[in-house]
Amino acid sequence: MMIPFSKMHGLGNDFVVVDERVERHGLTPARIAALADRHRGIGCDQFVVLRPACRDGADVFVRFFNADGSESGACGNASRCVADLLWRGDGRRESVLQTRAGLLPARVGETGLVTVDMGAPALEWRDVPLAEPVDTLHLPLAGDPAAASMGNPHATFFLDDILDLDPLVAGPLLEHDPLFPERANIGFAQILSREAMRLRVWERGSGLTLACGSGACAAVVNAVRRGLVERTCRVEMDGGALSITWREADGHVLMTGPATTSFVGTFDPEAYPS
Ligand SMILES: N[C@H](CCC[C@H](N)C(=O)O)C(=O)O
Repeated sequence: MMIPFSKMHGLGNDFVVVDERVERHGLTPARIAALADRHRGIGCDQFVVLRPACRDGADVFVRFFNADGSESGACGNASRCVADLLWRGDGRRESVLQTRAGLLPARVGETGLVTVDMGAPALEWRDVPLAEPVDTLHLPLAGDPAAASMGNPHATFFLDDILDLDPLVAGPLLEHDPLFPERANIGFAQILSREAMRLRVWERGSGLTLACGSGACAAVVNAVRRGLVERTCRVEMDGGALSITWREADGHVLMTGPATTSFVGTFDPEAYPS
């Protein structure tokens, strides 16, 4: 049986989006990893599955899976894409996404840019999570990174020059550091001004991506905590820029950026190993 999907991206961080609100399609982690493979499958950074919401006030339950089949509690760029997909389907600019990180209100603006309230970051060591009680503003690792969770674990390194570290070398080593019992997404940031930074992210389970929404949120939170930037900051990544605000009133992080549909298609799940 052929299953329809939408191929979408947020600043080049790309996704396969499958709707399971009516029926399940037997998407095991192994099958998801096979579908995410850029040579033998459709190819994507994350595989996104829509399920019926099971919390009051939510429009849809969204699950995010990395290219290795592991599940993530948050995916900022994909959250914008899901909000855009819902709007194109029912014409409502506002939606609420139920995720493992909580309920995320989203709005598709008149210009087409999408804003998602990513919720409040978790800053305690056990909530990132880390393997031991440490100050999350200064982890006991070379390079003195900071850590925060946006529903998924992030470590942010602040570099004088973003080219001082090669994410392809440092990323996989740090992703699997024993300090991160659930692994971690590794951000490499260069502060450009009080209102802007450059960022590259080695993503847990997916590798170096062109952009990372939750990574941008975590990087701004960590930079504000260190007094490096203002609460509204532009985050420039290889694939483009996001506007991030860590709102003082309620501690929530707002992320605004584009969402793009590249194409739609179908696949036969039985053609992939389960
Ligand atoms: N690309 C996503 C992040 C995926 C995070 C995932 N790699 C994890 O295991 O936490 C974003 O835009 O936020």
